[in-house]
Amino acid sequence: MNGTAEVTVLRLGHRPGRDERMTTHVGLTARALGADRVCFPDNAGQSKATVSDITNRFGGPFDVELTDSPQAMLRNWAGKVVHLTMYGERVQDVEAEIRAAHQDDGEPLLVVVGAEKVPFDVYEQANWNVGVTNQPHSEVAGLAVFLDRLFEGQELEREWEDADRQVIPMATGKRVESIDEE
Ligand SMILES: C[S@@+](CC[C@H](N)C(=O)[O-])C[C@H]1O[C@@H](n2cnc3c(N)ncnc32)[C@H](O)[C@@H]1O
Repeated sequence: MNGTAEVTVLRLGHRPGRDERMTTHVGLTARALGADRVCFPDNAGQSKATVSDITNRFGGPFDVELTDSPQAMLRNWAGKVVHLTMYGERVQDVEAEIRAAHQDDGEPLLVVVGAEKVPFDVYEQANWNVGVTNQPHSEVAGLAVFLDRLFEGQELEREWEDADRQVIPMATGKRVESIDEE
């Protein structure tokens, strides 16, 4: 998000067909809630296309990338790594420490979410294994709560650049306006 070190979300694992919507929603949630970039496995090209299309229409900046080696990206990350897992430390216990590393020390953050079973070396490589509750639920829900805690709600105030449309908030009904380029 503007003014802080970069936050990248890494989606580990993608089963074509079965994970299509979940992987796309990881990307859309990362974008909407303040991350700068999402990285999908290279078999998730359809999800990349969908998230890029939303960014083109509703604004950014937000990058979508594919990687042929998520594990290498994790190993070589020049910053801190948060792995979201139901087995991790409670988000409310570690969020301040993570925020300090990210905002005060300017460490780029890699936030890792899984799909199927996550290899154990990911737990070892992470600086923090973080549980959003220690109950099983979803990578999309875990990511949303984690980003909102990380940014302390500031991401909700974000302004979007280069959008060609915007939603006008209203109590009832749906209104989307085109944005004219100057
Ligand atoms: C449906 S879960 C499958 C996890 C798999 N059963 C395992 O043992 O690693 C997919 C992903 O959702 C995320 N997730 C699920 N529950 C979570 C929780 N309570 N806190 C944080 N992340 C969670 C994790 O990133 C996980 O890898």
